[in-house]
Parts: sequence; structure tokens; C-alpha cells
Amino acid sequence: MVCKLKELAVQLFDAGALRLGDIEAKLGRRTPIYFDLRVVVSHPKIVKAISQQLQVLSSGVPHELVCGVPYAALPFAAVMSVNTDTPMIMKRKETKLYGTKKILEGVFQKNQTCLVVEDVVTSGGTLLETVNTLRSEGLIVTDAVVVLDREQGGVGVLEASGVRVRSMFTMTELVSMLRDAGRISEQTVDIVSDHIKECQFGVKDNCDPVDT
Ligand SMILES: O=c1ccn([C@@H]2O[C@H](COP(=O)(O)O)[C@@H](O)[C@H]2O)c(=O)[nH]1
Repeated sequence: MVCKLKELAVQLFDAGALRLGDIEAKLGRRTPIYFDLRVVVSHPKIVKAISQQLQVLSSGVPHELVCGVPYAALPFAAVMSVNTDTPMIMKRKETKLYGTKKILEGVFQKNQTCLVVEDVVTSGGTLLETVNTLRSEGLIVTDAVVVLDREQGGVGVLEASGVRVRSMFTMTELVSMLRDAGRISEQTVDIVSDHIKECQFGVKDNCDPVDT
């Protein structure tokens, strides 16, 4: 049975996947909320539930391969691959400097369609880097499924690059569910909402780390 999103949000919070406070994120950005999905490798039921939800999101998207953005999304991509019998490929963080010198591991052919799986989208930069690598290797990438869209402009950036993004949660949905479940306060919801408005990425970023 597919775990309901509200239950999953609470399970993620209780597993320590959400950090609140003044947190340093990627490239020195400050954020009042950080979603750390790396902790869920210690919670197989949550990995299973997230993978099932991502499978539901990807059910209308024809694809021959699946690729998780390293590293946090790799367990979800692997479970989806096994559950749906869809071959997986893996992008290396850096090109191997010896032996095969590959950037992609696994078997694929040019013009195959590949679904990308990601944990979080903020600016969209990390997901786009993987998409660009896959495309430069001759694969067709038009769709991605992600656990959390932080609603900070990344989805628009990706759509402008020809990648449709389907997310399990937006940040607004996630914090509302956690407030309704008594896990976070209304004040935290307001702080997160203000941060989303103030810290947007896109054509002209207004979230330069030196300004925050
Ligand atoms: O709450 C968060 C925010 C970001 N991440 C990690 O960063 C990238 C997404 O950031 P982009 O600006 O879209 O590149 C993603 O791969 C996450 O691993 C995070 O874990 N939690």
C-alpha cells in the first residue's frame, strides 16, 4: 500500500530529515529550513514509501532508463528501477580518470529516454547538471521526479531547459502538513514562507550568499 503523503511528511520529520534554524546550505546560502534526505537510508520503510510515491508521479512518463542525481536520490532511483524493472544508470560526480574514464555507469544507447530522480530542487542547478551530462551522452531527458520543490525558482529554470518536474511535496505543502500534525509552529511556517518569497532563483538571482 502506498503511504499517504501526510503520514510520510511526519515520518520524515520524526526521522530527522528536517532541520530548522539558521542553516548554511549549498554555496554558503542561509536557510531557515533544510531538508536532509540522506538520513533516510537508515529507514528502509521510508525509502520504500518515497520510491513508491515517485513511481506514482512517473507513471505517465514513458522512459527506458532511470537515473538518480548523486548521492541522495540514488536509493530511490535504485528501488524504482527494481520495482518497475527499468534499467538504471548512474552519473559519477567526476569523470573517472583511469580505466573506462566514464561519466555514466551502466548500459545505455543513444536516443534512449531517461527519467531523472532528485531529492530537492532549489535553484535547479544540481538537477540541470545531471540532465546536461545525460544529454551530452546522447540520451533524451524531458522529465524529472523530485521529492521536494522548495518553490525558489528551480522548477522554472528546469522547465526553460526542457525538463518537466513533478514533485511529491512543495515546501508550502510540507510545512503545512507538519504544522497540522503539530510538529512545527505557525511561526515557523511564516518564516519559511517569507524565505521562499525573498530567496528566489532564476533569470536574476536574489539569493546571493553575500547578501544573506
Ligand atoms: O533543503 C535542501 C536544499 C538543497 N539540498 C541539496 O541541494 C541540491 C539542490 O539545490 P539546487 O540549488 O537546486 O542545485 C540537491 O541536490 C540537494 O542535495 C538539500 O539536500 N536540501
